[in-house]
Parts: sequence; structure tokens; C-alpha cells
Amino acid sequence: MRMEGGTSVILRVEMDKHAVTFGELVSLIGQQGGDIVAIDVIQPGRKMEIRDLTVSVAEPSVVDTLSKAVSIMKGIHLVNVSDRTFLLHLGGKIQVQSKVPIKNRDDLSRVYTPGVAKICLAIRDDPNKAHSLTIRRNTVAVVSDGTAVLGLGDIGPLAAMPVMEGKAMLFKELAGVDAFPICLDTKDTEEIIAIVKALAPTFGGINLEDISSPRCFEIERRLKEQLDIPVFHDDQHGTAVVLLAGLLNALKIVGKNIGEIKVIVCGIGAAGVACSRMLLAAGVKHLIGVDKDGAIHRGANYDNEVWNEFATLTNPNNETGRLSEVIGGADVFIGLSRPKLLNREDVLKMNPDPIVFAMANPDPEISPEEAGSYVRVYATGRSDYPNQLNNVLAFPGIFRGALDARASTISESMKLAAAKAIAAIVTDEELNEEYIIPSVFNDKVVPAVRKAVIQEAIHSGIARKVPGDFRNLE
Ligand SMILES: NC(=O)C1=CN([C@@H]2O[C@H](COP(=O)(O)OP(=O)(O)OC[C@H]3O[C@@H](n4cnc5c(N)ncnc54)[C@H](O)[C@@H]3O)[C@@H](O)[C@H]2O)C=CC1
Ligand SMILES: CC(=O)C(=O)O
Ligand SMILES: [Mg+2]
Repeated sequence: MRMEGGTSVILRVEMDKHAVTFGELVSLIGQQGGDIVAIDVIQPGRKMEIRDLTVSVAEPSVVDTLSKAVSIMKGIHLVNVSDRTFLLHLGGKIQVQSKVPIKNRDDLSRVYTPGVAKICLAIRDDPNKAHSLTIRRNTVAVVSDGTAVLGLGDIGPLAAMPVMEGKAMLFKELAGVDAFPICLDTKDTEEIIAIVKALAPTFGGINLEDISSPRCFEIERRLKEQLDIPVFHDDQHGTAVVLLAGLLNALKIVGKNIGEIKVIVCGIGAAGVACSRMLLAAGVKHLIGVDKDGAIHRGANYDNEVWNEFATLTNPNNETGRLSEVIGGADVFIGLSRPKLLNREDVLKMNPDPIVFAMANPDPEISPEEAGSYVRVYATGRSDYPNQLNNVLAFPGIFRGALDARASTISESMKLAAAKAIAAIVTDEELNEEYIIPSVFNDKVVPAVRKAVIQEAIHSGIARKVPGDFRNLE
């Protein structure tokens, strides 16, 4: 089922041309399972020469053995082995670009002092003008404290930056939204709230990212109360929107009714809580949340207040026990926890035509190889397997819509509208086990989500502006 297993690396080699020929090196790399796809001469020379060889291999594990064989070859000094992903990250992935050039004094006096002063005063006199005269109307802060980065856990704010830069890139590339990655060196709830609140004048929206639960719930709730711009914890709501879209379509394939299915949600953290809430709102009646210590149930007194409330809303038969015990008779498994928590025996206990959404990143709760043909509809958060259920399908269009409508918040009904819009992109003719959700690269996704979000924002009075393309529709 895997679509692309290969990888490529760049070997920088210094060759002593009197001791070894390039042909000998090429044939050694071939024997070791590598395929040279590009050659760059970095430093030519009669005797010593430095070349970069881009080598493609079928399995990442081949890189080590191949590099070792090259490094001990006579006449070769292996200077460096660079993974292409590392190279892509050199110096970071995004930059700030000016919209107008500064070529002369006249330009300078208009973009900066003295000309800029009258713009400042206009905003002082009418703060609403910040929306039209600054970057605010198109700019989102992607804020993380690095405590729940993908499924890697608490890796800290510095290590979280590549993910936040990646989110900022996705905002720009997919929806034209300018986004700034902001990684905070604090885990303190009060401090995070105060910092984000103080940053708000710069931004038209706040995307909270990879902040661990349960702190993320209070941080989001309090910021929503205090700010009049959208505050959206993407791991909660972006994920929930995409999950619901995928589930609505998967249920059509297996011919089951959302009100009659048993759903297991594994990992009751940020994403798990929000996804469960969205599923309950969409009509699921039998949902059991499972975390490290087993099923969340009534009668247990959890330190986590959110779990105590969760127990009252879920698990109608108050089942207890570990994942392998409560999964019997389930129709749907949703993983928002950690890699490799679900095995084939668990899947075999599920009802016929099981749906398994193993959404932990970077590695799912069960691999497609292990799920095999035992699962009727299988999806992950990854781009290299079919059915990528990833919040990237939601957040760019949701923020595009919210910014264009100057929405003060992103409401439950705006999220539900976004989920239905994503699901509807897959037509009944197209729908099948390996195509329940449109691709991230489907150019209908962002416009459809934007439209649904704006329509709902206008309908519910959350929009503070009707975008031009909606005015004729009123
Ligand atoms: N595909 C997608 O779009 C998204 C995927 N995710 C993935 O979901 C996972 C969770 O993310 P967050 O909710 O943000 O993190 P989180 O840290 O808030 O929640 C993780 C939860 O998993 C639980 N957990 C850990 N070990 C477990 C076990 N053995 N059994 C059951 N539960 C266990 C933790 O106790 C915690 O409650 C991560 O792998 C993340 O990459 C998150 C957001 C979006
Ligand atoms: C996709 C995402 O936001 C995550 O895995 O945390
Ligand atoms: Mg995330």
C-alpha cells in the first residue's frame, strides 16, 4: 500500500584520482544498492577532486551500509552525507519579503519616516484602520511551546521550530496567508496567555500548535475570551474537522449509520478530546476514549478535569480496561496517541468492515502492512500512504475564510461547515476505500473550506465584513 519507500542522500566525496577512478566508485555504490541520480563537481582538480553525488536508495537503512563502504574505499575521503530533508532546512524554510522596493529617497520617505507617521496617526485615531493599513489582516501567528510536537512529545521550543515553519509555509502556499512561527520558551499557562495576548496587535488570527493537553484547553479558552480575533488550536479543531470529513465518507463505503457505530478514540489529549467532541456533535452515540491507563470511565477520579467531564459524555456502558479489551465490537478506531499501539489481534476483534484512522505522526498506531486487508478503510496522517487525514486540509482554508470575513472567532458551526465542505469534494463516483478524503494538493479544498466558513460566519453574525465575492450573493 505504501506509495513511496525510497529516499535519497547526497554524498560529498574527495577523490584521489591517482588512487581510484570515478567508475570504480560508481560501481561500488551500485553494488551497495545505490543509484546515482545527479553528480556535481564542487572542486575540480588534477589529482584531488570534490564531488557531490545524489544517490537514491530503496530503503533508508541502505544509507548506513553504503556510506560505510564508500568511506573505507581506497582513494576516497567521505566528507559528508547529507539527507535531502536536512539540506532543505538549511537556514530555515521561510523569509520575510517586501511588497514594494526602496530604490530612492522618495520611496524611503513613504515606506518609513516621515511618510509613515501619518499612517500611524490614522491608526491611532481609528484602530480599525490597522486592518487595512498593516499586515494584520492577512497575518497569523503560529504559536507553540514545543510540548506536544507531532507525536514526538515535549521536545522544546527550539526543536519545534521546523514544524512551525512548515505550518507557516503551508498557510502561505495553500491559502496565501502570511504566518509567523513563534516558539515560546515557557510552559507556564499564565505566561503563554499573557504573551499571546500581548502579541495580538500584530496578528489577524492565532493558530496554537503542538501545545500539550490539558494546558492547551485553558490557554485556548482564555485567549478566546480575551481576544477579538480567531484563536484556534489546530491540533484540536483542524484535526477534528478533517477527521469528521473522512469519517462521513468512510461510513458511506461501509454503509453504516453514524448514530449506530461504536467508536474507540485512542489518545485523549488535545486532538482526541476535540475529535471526540466533534463526533458526538455529529451524532456518534457510542464512543469510548482510551488513554495510557485504559478506557476513560465514570467512577474514576482523574487529575485531568477534562477527562472527568469526558467520562460523563462518553462510554455509555461504562466499560473499563485496556484498548485490547474495549475494542471488541468497535466499528471505528481513531488513533491520536503514539505509534504502534494497535495490533492485528485488536483489529480482528472489531466488527466487520472496520474503519481504522491511525493518525499519530510521524508513525501511525498501526502500519498499513499490519492492518493489511483486515481493515476495510485505513487512513493515516501521512502523505506517503493513501487517505491522508491531516489538519493541513483544514487550517489554511479555515483561516483564509476567517480573515476574509474578519471573523471574531471560529465557531463550532463554522468548523462543521468546513468538515462537510471537505467531505463533499469527494464525489460518490470517486469515493472508494483508498479515496475518502481529497488530497492536500486538490485545488478545490481551500476555496471550498473558505466559502463554507465565510457563509457560516455571515449567517451567524460572526463576520465583521462581507468579502467582495460574497456581496452579490446577499
Ligand atoms: N493527523 C493529524 O492531522 C494530527 C495528528 N496528531 C497526532 O496525534 C497524536 C496526539 O497529538 P496531540 O493530541 O496533540 O498530543 P497530546 O500530547 O495532547 O495527546 C496525546 C495523548 O496520547 C496519550 N497516550 C500516550 N500513550 C498512550 C497509550 N499507550 N495509549 C493511549 N493513549 C496514550 C497521552 O497520554 C495523551 O493524552 C500525535 O501523534 C500527533 O502527531 C495530532 C494532531 C493532528
Ligand atoms: C499534523 C499535526 O498538527 C500534528 O501531528 O501535530
Ligand atoms: Mg500539530
